[in-house]
Amino acid sequence: MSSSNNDDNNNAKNSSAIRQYPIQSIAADSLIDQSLAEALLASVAHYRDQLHGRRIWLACSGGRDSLALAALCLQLYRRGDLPFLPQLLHVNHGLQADSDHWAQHVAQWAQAQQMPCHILRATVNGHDEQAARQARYQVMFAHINQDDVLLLAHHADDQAETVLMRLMQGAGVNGLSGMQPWREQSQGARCHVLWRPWLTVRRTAITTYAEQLKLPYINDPTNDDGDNVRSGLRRDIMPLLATYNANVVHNIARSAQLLADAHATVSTQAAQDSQYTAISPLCQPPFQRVLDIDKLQSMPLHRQRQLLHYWLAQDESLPPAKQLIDDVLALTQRTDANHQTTLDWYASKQIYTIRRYRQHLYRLSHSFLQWLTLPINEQTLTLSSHCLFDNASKKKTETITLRSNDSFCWQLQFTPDTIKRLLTYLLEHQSLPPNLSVDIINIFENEADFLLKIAPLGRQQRLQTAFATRPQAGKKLTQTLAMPVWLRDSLVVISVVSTHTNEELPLLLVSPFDSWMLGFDKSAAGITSTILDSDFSFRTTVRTISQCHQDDSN
Ligand SMILES: Nc1ncnc2c1ncn2[C@@H]1O[C@H](COP(=O)(O)OP(=O)(O)OP(=O)(O)O)[C@@H](O)[C@H]1O
Repeated sequence: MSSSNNDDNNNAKNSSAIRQYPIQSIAADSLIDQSLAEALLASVAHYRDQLHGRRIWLACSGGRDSLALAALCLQLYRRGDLPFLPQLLHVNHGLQADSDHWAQHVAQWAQAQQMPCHILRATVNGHDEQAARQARYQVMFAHINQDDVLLLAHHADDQAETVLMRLMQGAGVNGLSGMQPWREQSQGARCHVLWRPWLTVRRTAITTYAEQLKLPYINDPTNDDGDNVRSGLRRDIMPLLATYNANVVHNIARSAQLLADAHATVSTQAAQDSQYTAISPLCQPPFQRVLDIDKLQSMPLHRQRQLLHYWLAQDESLPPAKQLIDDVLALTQRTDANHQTTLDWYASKQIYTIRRYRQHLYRLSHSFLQWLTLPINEQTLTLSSHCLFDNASKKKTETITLRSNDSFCWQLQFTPDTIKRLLTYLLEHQSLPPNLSVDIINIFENEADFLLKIAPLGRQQRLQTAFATRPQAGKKLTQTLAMPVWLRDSLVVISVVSTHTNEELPLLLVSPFDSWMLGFDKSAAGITSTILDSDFSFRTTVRTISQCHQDDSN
């Protein structure tokens, strides 16, 4: 058979997929289905506050369910029972021979009802249902505004199929809660709402209503004849289950509702546990999340699993597989000192590596780990002693960029006053070599400019921290500071350099997330990063480039 014959056959099949009723305006006195209207109006009442002031769109495939929902909205709006008339959005996936024809059909039907309607074109990567859905939401979200609401015509039969599909895939309490009637969804910085007011109504009720109104709906042949799991469940399994229990659809939908409640409870607990176990919970960037293993292990095992599930899935749209959670749990339970194991998770938005260092568990994004391998910009600043004393100049913030690419940027921020106060602290608390003391005194007596050198920690460079009795170098030093392996090439030393002798006085050791004051004897080298931050206004931060742009524009 030639390909043109094939196309003809497809066209014939797809054209006949439109229910053979003429497109006509729905009469003002046409019947309204009470059960469908009640479900919609009950949902409107339930979400009244959230709906207030928002623009409402209706995702209309032209299929029986979404066309029926559009028709009901129109009838109720005209009768004054519905406070809004949604605008229709139809997405043309261009996947079937008749896709253009269907788009035109929806537009014509909307025009006959004088309902606003927008036809959007989607580019689908792949041929499965999931790819089409993803492309559809993408174009619809791009079209609507922040906080707008998108009405969907999913019903109880769709819900039952969804729950059964997820059960077959081994989903947990979240997946088995099915689709939610009201779901805030974010894409990038934008947030939209998916609203499904018909999750409690049966497909048969919609069919009866659509026939009563003589709605010319499109019957997409792939819905029932497709070889995907959903079509099989709809065609073969659900009718069989109904022979055992006529209420099976409602019952599964009710189970989903009960599980949604259970999921809300579990998530609240996991969010609290996540706060409790987080290391510095207020400043955990999504590219490096850190959890305290000792605190994790103080909880019962089922809460540890729920917490890991929650902790891993933060910032992501899809949850991790159970196997990963088991593997991560096993990693936290290891008692040997080998911390080389890495677990990779290919999540929906990012790839992550999960690692352990001592009693901390890390979830690190690959892009961040790659960024950590980039070289550090070594820099030298000349500070005039004048700027240490002049009231205006000593408060002027210096911003030093140590490493940056198109994803992340590491910056130091301090003022000349920070340096002055650190030097004063050194003079007062340390037994400095005499020549360096003289240099600092010279600076203070306004006689000398000086250099501030910001350079990567040298392999052999020995430094005295508060955590050791003598100066240390290399691995010893990083171990003393409890510095995970992947951060060890991201250490810089800030030193004051004498312009007379070129001698260096190391003031601070800085990592992307921490900083330590250095010294010559143990007693004085104990200033922690929090004190440096609050008392000395010294900050080391890694931000995403989009955060930097946002902060710059504020
Ligand atoms: N091409 C599309 N354009 C706009 N919205 C769509 C489109 N396809 C699906 N939707 C929306 O998503 C919901 C669920 O999608 P699903 O694939 O189950 O719909 P369908 O069976 O093709 O159509 P319907 O639910 O209208 O009978 C629809 O009820 C509709 O609100």
